[in-house]
Amino acid sequence: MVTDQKACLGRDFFWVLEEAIKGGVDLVQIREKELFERDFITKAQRAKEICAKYNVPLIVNDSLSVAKAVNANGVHIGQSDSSMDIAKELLGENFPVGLSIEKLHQLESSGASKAWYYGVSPVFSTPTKTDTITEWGLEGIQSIKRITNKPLVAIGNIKIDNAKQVIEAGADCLAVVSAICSAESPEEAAASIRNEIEKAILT
Ligand SMILES: Cc1ncc(COP(=O)(O)OP(=O)(O)O)c(N)n1
Ligand SMILES: Cc1nc(C(=O)O)sc1CCOP(=O)(O)O
Ligand SMILES: [Mg+2]
Repeated sequence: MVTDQKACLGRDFFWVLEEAIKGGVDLVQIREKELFERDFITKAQRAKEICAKYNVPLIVNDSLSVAKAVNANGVHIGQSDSSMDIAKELLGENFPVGLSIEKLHQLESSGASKAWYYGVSPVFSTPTKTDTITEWGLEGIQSIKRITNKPLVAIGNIKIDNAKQVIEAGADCLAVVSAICSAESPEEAAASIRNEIEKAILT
C-alpha cells in the first residue's frame, strides 16, 4: 500500500496503517506531500516501528533524506524527483530505489537500469493523483513486461474489482491508496485485495 493522510478520511493514520498490515499488506510506501522534513521523519519513524512489528518493509516516497534518517528499506522516486545517481550517492549503491515509468522511452535511461523496480504510472487514472500523463492500461503493463525483467509495481485506481486482472497482465505488486486507506475497514479491504492477488497467482 501507499499511504495518504487525506485518504484516511480523518481517522488515525497509524490505525489505518496497522489495520491494513493486519489485513495482509506486505509492503508500505509512506507518501507525504505536505509535511516539513522534520515532521515527515517523525511520522516515518513511527510508521517504520509499526511495519517492523509485522516484518513489513517501509519505502519512503520522494525524500532521500527522510529515507536515510529512518533507515528505510527503500525509496521511491519519480521522473521529476532526485535523480537515480544522486539517490545512489546519498544512500549507497545497494540501497533499493524504485522508479516511476510514465513512458516507454524512460526504460532506456541509465537511471532506469539501476532501479530495483518500476512503478507503472498510472495503470488507470485516479482522482488521488491527477498530475499524471497517460494511463498505461492492462496493455501497457504487458508492453513493459515484454521489455524488462524488473518487478513491476502497478499504481493508479487499483481496487478489488481490477486487482486480479492487473496481476494477470504482468504486475508483480499492487500499490493501492484509496481502496485501502479510505475503506470502512482497511483490514478487510487489504485482505480482499490480497485474496484477488492470490487467486491470480494460483490460476
Ligand atoms: C510504486 C509507485 N509508483 C509510482 C509512484 C509515483 O511517483 P511520482 O511519479 O514521483 O509521484 P508522487 O508519488 O511523488 O506524487 C509512486 N509513488 N509509487
Ligand atoms: C501515488 C500515486 N502515483 C500514481 C502514479 O500514477 O504514479 S497514482 C497514485 C495514487 C494512487 O491512488 P489510488 O490507489 O487511490 O488510485
Ligand atoms: Mg515523486
